[in-house]
Amino acid sequence: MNQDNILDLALTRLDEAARHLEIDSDVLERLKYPRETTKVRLMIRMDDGSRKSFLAWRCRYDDTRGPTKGGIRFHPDSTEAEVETLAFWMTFKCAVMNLPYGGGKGAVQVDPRTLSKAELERLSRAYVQAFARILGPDRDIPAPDVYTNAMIMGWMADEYASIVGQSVPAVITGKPIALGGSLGRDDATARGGYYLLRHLARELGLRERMRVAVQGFGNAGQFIASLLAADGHSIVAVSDSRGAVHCPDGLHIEALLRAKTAGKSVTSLAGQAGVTEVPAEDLVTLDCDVLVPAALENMIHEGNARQVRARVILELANGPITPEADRILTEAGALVLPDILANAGGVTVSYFEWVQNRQGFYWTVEEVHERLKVIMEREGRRIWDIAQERQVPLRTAAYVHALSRLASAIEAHGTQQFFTS
Ligand SMILES: NC(=O)C1=CN([C@@H]2O[C@H](COP(=O)(O)OP(=O)(O)OC[C@H]3O[C@@H](n4cnc5c(N)ncnc54)[C@H](O)[C@@H]3O)[C@@H](O)[C@H]2O)C=CC1
Ligand SMILES: O=C(O)CCC(=O)C(=O)O
Repeated sequence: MNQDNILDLALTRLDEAARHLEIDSDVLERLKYPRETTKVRLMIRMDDGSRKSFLAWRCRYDDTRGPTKGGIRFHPDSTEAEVETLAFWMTFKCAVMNLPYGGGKGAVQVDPRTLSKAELERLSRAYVQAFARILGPDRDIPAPDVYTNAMIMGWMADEYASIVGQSVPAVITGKPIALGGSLGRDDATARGGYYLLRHLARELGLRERMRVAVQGFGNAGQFIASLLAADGHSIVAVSDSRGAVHCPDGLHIEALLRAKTAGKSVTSLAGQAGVTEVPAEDLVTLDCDVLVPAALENMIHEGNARQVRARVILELANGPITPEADRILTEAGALVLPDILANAGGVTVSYFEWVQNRQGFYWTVEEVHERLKVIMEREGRRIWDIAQERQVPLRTAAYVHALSRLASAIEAHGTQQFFTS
């Protein structure tokens, strides 16, 4: 799908929310544009001695509520417009959760699966060399996103420490535990969505035994499948970039996890008892109670939204539903738990990691889970109530909730203020 107008599409959510609040036009003017986007070309030495260059970006969308925060994506299709849109969503996500952050995001246009481990490390270090002056624990704090992970965050934190001449663990979150990472950050994105689903189960009309389809079987997808399967729900279909598998009686999650650990696709389970391979694009239209998009943007669009059969959609991915598809789903009575709430567990535990790094005092995994649960339930309930009071979809309610916090912060800075750092 063409990504050129992705930010314009995302901004329609802001306009929609603004209609429900009395917002000063200055506030909207500020939130309509990213404050700064830096683009660089990273040049690294390949293992065969040649040199290769990769486009990379870091966007600091808005820092009114605190330092900008958001992951770094390594993907061959990444674009500047996508990075800015992801940073816009981070701005609203951090406000939804009342975290003391603005929104940022970064990307490198690369397929990391084509690089050796040493090349990947050189690329990760080159990213930090290029953006070190933008980053900082009080300025801009990256984390993992699609095709990046704790190992990469560890290399990046190490590179930043070399540049500034001291260890600064709070500059990056999602690090390995050995380098100051937080317990519970690995499954936090999925766990946040899981707590939300459990908390609102009655209001969403969910059954005790749900049939769930999961699109994308990486960090977010694997953990949500494991958490829900452990509660006795059936994971009836999963997909990854290479295809999808379907089993109406429920897939064997351990077998899927073993396949991924061995570097195979989920489709390697096809042919086992009751498991059939289906085209990846069919996953969102399969019969299930809950659909969990956990891959990339725009996967549910005008062309397939009418075929979606799930009544509840838990958006662990960022932006998986286009505004047009959203309208179709809402008219059909589907309930969408929107990305800026549903996947906010990741950045929330990143915030916990940053707090622990700054305190130099570390929490147990039980403490992390409990604090995450409290915040997910508190903000989820508030958004549910706004949706009921105003008779609007949950996504609009989430934007209304975030926008009122952002507007208060923008106004509190004063009318002559431009940028805080
Ligand atoms: N990792 C995190 O902390 C957070 C991630 N997210 C979002 O969750 C989504 C997934 O991210 P992660 O799980 O971290 O990434 P990941 O890199 O761990 O996994 C991505 C998965 O998507 C699959 N995929 C790629 N293209 C696909 C396609 N066309 N159809 C089906 N599957 C496809 C890949 O095979 C892989 O299984 C993204 O939208 C990301 O921005 C949101 C909040 C936090
Ligand atoms: O953990 C973080 O700081 C950001 C995670 C992220 O990129 C996201 O929520 O989309």
